[in-house]
Amino acid sequence: MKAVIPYKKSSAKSRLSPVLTLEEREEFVELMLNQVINTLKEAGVGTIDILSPSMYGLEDMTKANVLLDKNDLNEALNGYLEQAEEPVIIVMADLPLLSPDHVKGITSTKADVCIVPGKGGGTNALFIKNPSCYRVRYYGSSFLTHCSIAEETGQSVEVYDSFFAGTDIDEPEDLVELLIHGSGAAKEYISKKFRLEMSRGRVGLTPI
Ligand SMILES: Nc1nc2c(ncn2[C@@H]2O[C@H](COP(=O)(O)OP(=O)(O)OP(=O)(O)O)[C@@H](O)[C@H]2O)c(=O)[nH]1
Ligand SMILES: C[C@H](OP(=O)(O)O)C(=O)O
Repeated sequence: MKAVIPYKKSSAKSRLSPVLTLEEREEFVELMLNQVINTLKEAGVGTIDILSPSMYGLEDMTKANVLLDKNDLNEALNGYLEQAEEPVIIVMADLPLLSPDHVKGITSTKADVCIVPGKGGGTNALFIKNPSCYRVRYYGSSFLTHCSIAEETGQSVEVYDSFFAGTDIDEPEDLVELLIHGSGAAKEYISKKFRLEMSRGRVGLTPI
């Protein structure tokens, strides 16, 4: 089994632009990427590939292999799956609440495919036992699409139900979950810029 993390640092996390500058967003995604790599390593994943359109931010990467592919996210991942000869877990780089136990749980599925839904219809992690028989289609309601692709190709599916693994950091409100539940460098970075605002019905963020 091996893991692949699609990653693009350049202009990353545009949906966080209301609260973080371009430079801050690029620093932040790098911290999240490193946490995801550490999580996969702690879970015992031997091969970790980062699939990126450029070397930007990955020049000094020693903890994982860097594979360059300038194609868009779906094309790059489908090219990777086509050539894979062992089960693959695709893990997004924006999952700082993902734990080694989650990774072990996802990859010990009895199904052919195990999908971790993200908020708003996305796909946070996707474990595929027969990668040459599966194709991804991220964006839009990719969780539903990925379930359909498995069903259409006769592959059984498990949905991995987890609040933490399901929390990808896309929107400013997701930073609240990181401050409440997170640990490590990504949480520290955000906690130097924002504190939790307790006065509303739902906890929010206030710049420091
Ligand atoms: N290889 C590759 N990875 C990508 C590309 N675009 C995004 N990613 C990665 O795919 C994952 C999901 O991306 P998004 O959650 O949409 O992140 P984003 O594109 O930085 O954020 P937004 O600009 O807010 O959409 C993250 O791990 C990104 O680093 C791309 O063009 N190529
Ligand atoms: C890539 C995309 O990420 P989201 O925009 O949902 O975070 C998806 O999961 O399909």
